[in-house]
Amino acid sequence: MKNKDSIIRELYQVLEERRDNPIDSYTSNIMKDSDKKAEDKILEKVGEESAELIIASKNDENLVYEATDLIFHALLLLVYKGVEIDDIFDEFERRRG
Ligand SMILES: N=c1c2ncn([C@@H]3O[C@H](COP(=O)(O)OP(=O)(O)OP(=O)(O)O)[C@@H](O)[C@H]3O)c2ncn1[C@@H]1O[C@H](COP(=O)(O)O)[C@@H](O)[C@H]1O
Repeated sequence: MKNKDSIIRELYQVLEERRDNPIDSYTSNIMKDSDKKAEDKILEKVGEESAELIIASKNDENLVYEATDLIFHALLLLVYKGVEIDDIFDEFERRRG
């Protein structure tokens, strides 16, 4: 069975590809300025998904689904802002002490 731990790194690469070589897709389109600025569109989704996670937790319903949506949109923001994935892993590692 494929090791699932690499999925975040794989996803991150796909999102960088969508940013750098845009196609007609959700992630390419949200990372492009349109009637709204790309950053504002992404931040709006992060806000929405945060609220949805809070509701999911309080209702004990769809917790994993909503947490995944929030993590996904946080990763999208980081890709858009040009953060390297290893900077995120390094920060987690630093906190392990
Ligand atoms: N993991 C995801 C992922 N999670 C969520 N979403 C999209 O995020 C959007 C917003 O999520 P919502 O929960 O708000 O969904 P919604 O209720 O349909 O949207 P609204 O009605 O609220 O606007 C939806 O269109 C989802 O499809 C994702 N879109 C893409 N990915 C990954 O990103 C890769 C690149 O995506 P594309 O750009 O579509 O090729 C894909 O291969 C996937 O691995």
